[in-house]
Amino acid sequence: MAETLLEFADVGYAWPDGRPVFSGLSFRIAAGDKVVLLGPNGAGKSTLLRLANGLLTPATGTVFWENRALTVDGLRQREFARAFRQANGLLFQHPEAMLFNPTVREEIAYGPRQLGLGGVDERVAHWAAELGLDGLLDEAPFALSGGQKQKLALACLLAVDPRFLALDEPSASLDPASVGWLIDTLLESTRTVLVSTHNLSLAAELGERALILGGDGRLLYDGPLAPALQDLPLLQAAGLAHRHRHRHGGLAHAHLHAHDWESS
Ligand SMILES: Nc1ncnc2c1ncn2[C@@H]1O[C@H](COP(=O)(O)OP(=O)(O)OP(=O)(O)O)[C@@H](O)[C@H]1O
Repeated sequence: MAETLLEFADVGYAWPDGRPVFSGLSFRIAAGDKVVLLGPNGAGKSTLLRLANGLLTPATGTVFWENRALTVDGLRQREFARAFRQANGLLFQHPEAMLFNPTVREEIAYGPRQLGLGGVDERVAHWAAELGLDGLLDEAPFALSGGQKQKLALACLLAVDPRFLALDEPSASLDPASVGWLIDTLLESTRTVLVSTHNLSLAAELGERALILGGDGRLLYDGPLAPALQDLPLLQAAGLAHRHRHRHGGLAHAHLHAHDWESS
């Protein structure tokens, strides 16, 4: 069995205003797993990804990275912090938060330079070309379109070659061709992937396993993705299916739909 890369052990988190997001969250992700994280708006998917990336610290319980507790003190240790930052990449839901360099070229080069990685120019050229940004290398990141910013943020992450990639709603601004590229790229790689999405087509193509958060922050499901996608009540609890009223002739009836998966 593959080694555990990331583990949440009885993790609870509350925002500084005291509002709890979740409590008692436990799961493990093994090296090479492709996991999709599903749940309704506000369930805590982004919060979970930030905890996995060490940007937030649990209020209770422990997040383990390669069986080592992820702590504020640990992340201040230079060697560990450097190795962790190279291995664990997070694509934010709103990628503007990640972009601050004057040009696309410098933006992609920033991570590899900070981490002292070799072949910076080659990394920039490779990932810019892969993501169709090679004509934009001298542009200012803030002047790019929403989808281009998302691609740039992805290029920045991939340029440091992380073993673990957490992607927060990556398909929100990408065109279908780019989503297809992303799925192929992730499936072809040995990277461990945790992707939060409301896009069931992306989930079905990418993931082997689903973690489903309920609206109350509890983990509703941790298991193979395919049966979860057939379970309409579970999808409804995860905000991925909803009850429609239909009128056929003089007859009105209501039934569950999972949009962009079954007939929509
Ligand atoms: N910076 C913050 N301060 C206080 N509360 C926050 C903050 N960010 C998020 N929250 C709250 O934490 C809860 C979980 O938010 P989170 O963004 O993790 O949910 P999500 O599942 O990613 O939602 P969505 O599907 O809408 O992106 C929500 O109730 C939200 O209001």
